[in-house]
Amino acid sequence: MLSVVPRAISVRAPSKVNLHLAVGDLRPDGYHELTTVFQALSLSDQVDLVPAPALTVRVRGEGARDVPTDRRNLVWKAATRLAHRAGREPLVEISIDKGIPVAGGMAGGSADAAAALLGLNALWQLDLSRDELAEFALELGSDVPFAMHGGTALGTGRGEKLLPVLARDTFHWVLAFGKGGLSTPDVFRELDRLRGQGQPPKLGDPEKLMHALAAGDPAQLAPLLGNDLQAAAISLKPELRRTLRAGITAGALAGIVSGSGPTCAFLCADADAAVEVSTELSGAGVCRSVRVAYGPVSGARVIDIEPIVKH
Ligand SMILES: C[C@](O)(CO)[C@H](O)COP(=O)(O)OP(=O)(O)OC[C@H]1O[C@@H](n2ccc(N)nc2=O)[C@H](O)[C@@H]1O
Ligand SMILES: Nc1ncnc2c1ncn2[C@@H]1O[C@H](COP(=O)(O)OP(=O)(O)OP(=O)(O)O)[C@@H](O)[C@H]1O
Repeated sequence: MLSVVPRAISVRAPSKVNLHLAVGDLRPDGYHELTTVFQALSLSDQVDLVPAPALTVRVRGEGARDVPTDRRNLVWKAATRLAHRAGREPLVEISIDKGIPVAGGMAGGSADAAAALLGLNALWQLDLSRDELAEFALELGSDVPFAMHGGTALGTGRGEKLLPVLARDTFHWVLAFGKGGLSTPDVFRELDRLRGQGQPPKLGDPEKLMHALAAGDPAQLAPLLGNDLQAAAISLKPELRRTLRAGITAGALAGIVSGSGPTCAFLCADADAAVEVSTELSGAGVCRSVRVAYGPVSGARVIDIEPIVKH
């Protein structure tokens, strides 16, 4: 009988932007209750997995120098936990090609973790269901379940309870990467501190925003984008105010801090407008670099399998 065993697997995993990020109270477990609308964007990382004599992580691309290649890397954790569950050694080399900025509020590490879970499930032929993988995903980070899910989705709880949201057509974005990153726990802590002083006001519910998504109308969506973490990110990095202003001056419909920042995401009227905004923003000297992206795109998915055929 012929059987096909994968020799190498490549997985593409998307970044995300939170179109609506309402942060509720701090829970006893140290996390905040969220109501968020995620959108997966075309800006992505690629993760290649190949059997090896020992667990090894390599990183290249955008911000690679700032990414650990030891047990602190989320793909390392993904591999050891999945191997433990399968009762095997994590003998795999994982190579990450980063397109997503590190500590940029776009869930780059989460994307890699989702890619590793999906890729190892295939490489090791574990046959775990999406639901089983989702449990591992949440253990690795609040954004990992969405990185597997992709599309546009409403997230509650820590952000892991996901429901698909209808988004007609494609939305076009310009992303301005900040100089340096922001630590996610620091930004949540700063929001708690600001709230202790009585501000900023909390976002309402995302109902109108979901109608604008269903209508596929960027002009309707633009004024409804909102992020409770934005004030905290700006408080820690005041230069983000200038970046946000510069995007609007360059012709974007709206700009928000993405997640915990410091990346700023600008919604544009269409693909041509996004290219124009990105060109103008690149020249404004308010950020490290600029990319165009579109969404929604699918969650982490295997893009290539190199098979060995066994007789
Ligand atoms: C800001 C977002 O990107 C929005 O999607 C996420 O909430 C953050 O997701 P993440 O980076 O995967 O975060 P995790 O690794 O799960 O948590 C890092 C830290 O962020 C804070 N955190 C995170 C998620 C959440 N719902 N409440 C929190 O307060 C906690 O201090 C936590 O210890
Ligand atoms: N595979 C990985 N890629 C990037 N950073 C990683 C990875 N694994 C661990 N890290 C660590 O996690 C930290 C946060 O990185 P990440 O790029 O995931 O932040 P983020 O995009 O702001 O996260 P989020 O949007 O989910 O809050 C980095 O500073 C790095 O030390």
